[in-house]
Amino acid sequence: MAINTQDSTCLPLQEKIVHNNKTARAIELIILSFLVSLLVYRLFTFKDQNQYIPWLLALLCESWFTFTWILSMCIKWNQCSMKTYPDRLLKRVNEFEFLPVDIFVTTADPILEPCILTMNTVLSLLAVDYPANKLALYLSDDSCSPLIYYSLVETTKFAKLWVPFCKKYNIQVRAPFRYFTSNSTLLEDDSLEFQHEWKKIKNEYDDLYKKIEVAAQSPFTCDDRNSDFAVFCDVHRSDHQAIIKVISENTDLPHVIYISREKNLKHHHHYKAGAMNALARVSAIMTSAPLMLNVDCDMYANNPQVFLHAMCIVFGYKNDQDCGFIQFPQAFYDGLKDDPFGNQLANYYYLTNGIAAIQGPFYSGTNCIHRRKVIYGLSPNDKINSGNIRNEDSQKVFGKSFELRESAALILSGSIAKIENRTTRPSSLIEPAIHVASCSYEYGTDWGKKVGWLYGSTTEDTLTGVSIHARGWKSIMCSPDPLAFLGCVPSTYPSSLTQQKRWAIGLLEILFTDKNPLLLTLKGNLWFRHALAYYWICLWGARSIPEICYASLPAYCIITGSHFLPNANEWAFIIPVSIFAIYNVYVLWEATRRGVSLRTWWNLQRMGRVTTMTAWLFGFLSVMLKLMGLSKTVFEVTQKEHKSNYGDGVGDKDDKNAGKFTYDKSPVIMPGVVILLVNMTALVNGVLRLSKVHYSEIWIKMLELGLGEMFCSVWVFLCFWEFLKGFFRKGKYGIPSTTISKSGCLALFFVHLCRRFVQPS
Ligand SMILES: O=c1ccn([C@@H]2O[C@H](COP(=O)(O)OP(=O)(O)O[C@H]3O[C@H](CO)[C@@H](O)[C@H](O)[C@H]3O)[C@@H](O)[C@H]2O)c(=O)[nH]1
Ligand SMILES: [Mn+2]
Repeated sequence: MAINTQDSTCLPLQEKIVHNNKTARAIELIILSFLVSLLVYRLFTFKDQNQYIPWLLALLCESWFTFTWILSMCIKWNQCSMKTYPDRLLKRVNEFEFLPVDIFVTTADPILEPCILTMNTVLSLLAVDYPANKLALYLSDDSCSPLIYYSLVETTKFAKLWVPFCKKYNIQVRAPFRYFTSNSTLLEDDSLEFQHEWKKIKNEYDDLYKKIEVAAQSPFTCDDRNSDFAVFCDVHRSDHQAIIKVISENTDLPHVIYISREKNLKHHHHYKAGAMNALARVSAIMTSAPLMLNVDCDMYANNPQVFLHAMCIVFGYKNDQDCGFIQFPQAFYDGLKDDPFGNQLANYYYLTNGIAAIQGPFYSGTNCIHRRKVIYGLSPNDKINSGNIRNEDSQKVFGKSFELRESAALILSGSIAKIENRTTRPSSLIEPAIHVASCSYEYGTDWGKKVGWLYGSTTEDTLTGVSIHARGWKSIMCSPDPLAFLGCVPSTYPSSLTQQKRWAIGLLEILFTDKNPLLLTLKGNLWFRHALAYYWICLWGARSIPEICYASLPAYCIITGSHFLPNANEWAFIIPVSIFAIYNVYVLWEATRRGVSLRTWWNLQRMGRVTTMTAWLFGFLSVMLKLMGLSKTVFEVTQKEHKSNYGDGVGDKDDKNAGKFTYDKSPVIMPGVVILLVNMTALVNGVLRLSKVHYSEIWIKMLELGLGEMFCSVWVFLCFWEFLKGFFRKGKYGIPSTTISKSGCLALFFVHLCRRFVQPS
């Protein structure tokens, strides 16, 4: 490393900041001790119960809650974050030493994922502050759409104006749709020249926008079979040849390359993981950068210095050899106010900082820079020398392509300089690239099994990440200010449910593969505490069962006149009350420390319950069906919305309705509706019984009904309040009547079952 003596101060390029966590630990321990006392109390009073079913069920559920509480305590025990200093980097490290990066953007559907969003992702990445000759951008299009290709060509033309503009005026937000949302950016600089250029660029962007829009509306025709678009004639998105086109190379811009991997109905394409592997192979042949950044099409680079921050870690981290990947946080723009669907991940802040203090953050599928050699299956201690890789071995791992194996050998042996000195232009490598993008290429190789993004889970990110950690790599969370990337979060309730269900499925699936974290601790190098952290997340789907049981317990008890909580006049009543009170105050305190509003806290709290009992339950059931061989799990792409400032976006035009729950015919919410109905029945039942007694005896009657049970029932009712509103609303804002009637039948059945258990008293 060339060190400029003048500036060779000893200031570090990056710093690990350890956060004090004593208060939180103490509170968590207190909650834990109450949880344990509750379990002990239940065991000792078991024989005193005249109805043991609710007592036993409560014991089982609470044991589970205690278990997940211990897992989350393990994760959150230590808290740390990372600070990086790009200004020091620029003074100390010469630009030509920066590592090349291949950028991967994936898109899968021009309708669910509006093209203009993807193009903004591309523009924001082309415009980062980093030497352009060290970057190559690959766009993977799983829909094989001429619209996306056309848009990328037009976008690249626009980028030739946009990128110099951003760099000249040091624009902070380099995704035009965000930059141009307000005219106030025009006032940032009052020089005439700027004002003039601003208007010119804005007009150009408007043109690009309109071109894409017009193209999206008119179906693609094959009039000119000699044109650049001829390859898209008569192709079907799930049955077509590989298409690779180099749109721009060797200019002031990074290379821009379009890829649509081959697909046909005989071969499974493995969704995003398959797309990532095709990207990894094609880029291996064309540029083979030692680092690869992967970004979903709904994210954009919000901090133009993102690569410099990454270089701070590459050059500044003492054990840089141990760091397998650098993860930037997932954050969102234009999220709905107060997070009504509870999907903006605000409640994961302390967990993220906790995991960062163990073996490092989980790979979350986007905003992540991997070392290429790590993706190629290397472990931290492997020393490979390009000479000693045997031909047959490397063919078994990487497949037949000679060019791929050659570049992999250089990467594995760390000969980065040799790669950088290659002068072949990407456009002259299309043929070998098409070969590795074919759908049969992976047969008989390690792709998807040991090398690349792993197959077997709809959350390919966590699966791939755990296998990297299991090889002994650490990972680093890099959270610059402003945030490195911003993305869009599902803004309608059904799309949020789709996403949550897919996550629950994919995460749970991991436990049934050979990448089960505990196995990896025993056989591999995954740290035990890190395995526990993975368990915490992988078990999301499984949480639905105890939560559903626990939410039906109060209803069951009120209807049958039994108890699952200590009576209000017993000393032990204090235990559940304390757990409830301390826990909620604690979570509220955590939220306010993060500057989250009271309303958001409540939304997160209730949506936590609702999501677990609906989307996660369906996730759990899907995995069970898959294990029994009755169904397959699929990756359902979530709908992205583009709220344009041109007034014609897909977004909800009526802003006051944004955040209002909408429903479709999907049965996912049914369990929630059932829980709501049975608790309502129980409450009505309880209130009716109270109304029959003289007011002087109300208190006694209350005790008899169970104060705790009544309170829990009210709490569940409040959590599902939104669904109740859905009963009375019309159109898409109302729960479909078929869902209501089916749930009603199930609720009646439950009440009927309860009645059969009623003991004559
Ligand atoms: O067959 C497919 C399906 C999806 N994608 C791409 O995968 C990305 C993520 O899909 P999205 O519908 O946005 O899913 P999210 O739930 O928002 O994604 C989160 O969760 C996924 C795993 O479930 C991770 O892969 C993502 O990186 C992570 O952001 C998008 O760029 C898609 O274009 C493909 O390329 N091919
Ligand atoms: Mn997404």
